[in-house]
Amino acid sequence: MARLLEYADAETAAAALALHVAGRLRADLDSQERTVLVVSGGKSPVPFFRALAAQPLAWERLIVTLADERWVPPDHPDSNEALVRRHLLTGRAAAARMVPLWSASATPEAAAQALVPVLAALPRPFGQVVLGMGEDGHVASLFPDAPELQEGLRTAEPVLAVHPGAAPHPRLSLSLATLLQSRDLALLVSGEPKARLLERALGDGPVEELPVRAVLRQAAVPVSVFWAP
Ligand SMILES: O=C1O[C@H](COP(=O)(O)O)[C@@H](O)[C@H](O)[C@H]1O
Repeated sequence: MARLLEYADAETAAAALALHVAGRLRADLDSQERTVLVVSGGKSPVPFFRALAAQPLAWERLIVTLADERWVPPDHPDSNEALVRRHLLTGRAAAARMVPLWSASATPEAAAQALVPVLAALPRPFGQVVLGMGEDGHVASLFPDAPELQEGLRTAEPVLAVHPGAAPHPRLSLSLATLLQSRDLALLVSGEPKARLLERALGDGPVEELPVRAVLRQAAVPVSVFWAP
């Protein structure tokens, strides 16, 4: 059962999430050498990234990777990796080690194959996974209209190539099984257009309609929704 935390506005939700995530990662780093933060891209996480970058943390012991990536190189404006580098890995946070999903492979399928040993080498459980929710209910790059949706929801493989009909680029997405290999999950959602969608996502209905439900309904990992209208 997801915990719903409501804030007055997106900045306040981002600041609260940054405190939550920093506390979670600090707890890991008190008892282990390294921990992993998995973040999403898109537009919503920018204020969160800036707030988290300002948090005192042993950044040099942190590994940052992505829940999903668009099949574009890091100099492309749609790159999630570029977003993270620009807004999160700044100042002291630049000491964190970034593990990108994009590589100069010929296809997203080849990149997914190449990522298997890279992701397997990351310490588990991850310290924190931070997700967003697209306006069609996608989470990471598990899109409702993607032919690979069932695979993404069911596979034990860590990552898959996704070809969503509605999105401008093919994607790489961590599988649901991998997103759930975390001590904690947070979903950051803001803005009026997503209010009704979040209400629907928290209600009944098939996961295939709104894949974010797969995260909200699971009971294996605590999940908090940081929500602002
Ligand atoms: O394309 C993506 O969209 C979702 C949601 O993004 P937002 O711009 O609506 O916040 C994001 O979580 C995902 O990482 C990204 O690749």
